[in-house]
Amino acid sequence: MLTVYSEDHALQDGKAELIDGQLLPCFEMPRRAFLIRDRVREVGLGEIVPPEDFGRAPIERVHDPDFVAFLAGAWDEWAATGRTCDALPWTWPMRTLRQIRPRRIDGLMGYYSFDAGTPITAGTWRAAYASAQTALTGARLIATGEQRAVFALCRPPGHHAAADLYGGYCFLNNAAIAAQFLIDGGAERVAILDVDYHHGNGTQAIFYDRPDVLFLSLHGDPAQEFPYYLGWGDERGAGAGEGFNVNYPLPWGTGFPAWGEAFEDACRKVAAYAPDVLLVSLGVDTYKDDPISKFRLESEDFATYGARIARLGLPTLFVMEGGYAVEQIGINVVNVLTGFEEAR
Ligand SMILES: NCCCNCCCCCC(O)(O)C(F)(F)F
Ligand SMILES: [Zn+2]
Repeated sequence: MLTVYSEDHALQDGKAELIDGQLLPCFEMPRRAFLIRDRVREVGLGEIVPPEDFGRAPIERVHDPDFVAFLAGAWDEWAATGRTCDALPWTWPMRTLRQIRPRRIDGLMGYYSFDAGTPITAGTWRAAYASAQTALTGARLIATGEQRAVFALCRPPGHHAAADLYGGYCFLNNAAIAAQFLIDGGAERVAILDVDYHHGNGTQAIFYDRPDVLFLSLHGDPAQEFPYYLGWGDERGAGAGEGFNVNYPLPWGTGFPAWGEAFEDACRKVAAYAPDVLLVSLGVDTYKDDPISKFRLESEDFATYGARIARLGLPTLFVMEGGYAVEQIGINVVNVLTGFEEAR
């Protein structure tokens, strides 16, 4: 399996995120992608290629141009105020407040974000842009038929980012951008299967009223888990998209037996939908030793579900999302991919 990977991911290297009332080192760190890349090499998964550059147009097919312009210029605006620390939002337009875009960078950050754990730094835009190009390159290789399965080693991740919203360590929704690129290239139906521990609220929101993209997500129950405010089981899509959004909220402590049952149901729904392409938002924070997550998958379970994905027999693009047990992340991610390859 071919891997698409950009070294530019390392330009996203936040100093701190707000955890339990303190500013602590970011869980979403460059070492995550380095260790995945090293494991891809170690097992000989396949060639590793840099992304092509598709420009901003495919990004703006998903994200509002004003949001993209904000992300591209946010660090400069922040630095122009004389501050050198990471740019973190600290106030948001919640209930009773108006959604009018302010001018001050601090207000703009709150306008365009939903959490205080996603630092904008000098290199954030370039890293996020390269991450989107990484997913787009994978999508193109699938669309042209050059590859049947590709691993887009994206960092920063993307599934929490919505049309004009960043958060949850995400700025541009790599999987959504790739899905839209495939639709624009002639695909009639694309399925996105999100196996990250956290609900892909951004991906859901982007395609919620559309039948041409089926979104399915297994995740920590929003009653007890980030992102809290989306991902409930009754969210089934809206309008023409009714029935094309499937959430599987699962409780803390969920292990592979229960997780696998939900996963099998999701796989059957993907098969019934018969998409032209399957995208997998691959987060491995479902692992039992993940420091911020509460499921209990073992490393071998990742190979098991990778094989099940292969048995769907679909052109498949794996898009890297989360996973914070860093010393084990390479093994868990590549287990999915080798499990897939061996069952193809
Ligand atoms: N006390 C821990 C607070 C953690 N709060 C933020 C969690 C973000 C999860 C990001 C992710 O893993 O879903 C992604 F795939 F996007 F990277
Ligand atoms: Zn996650």
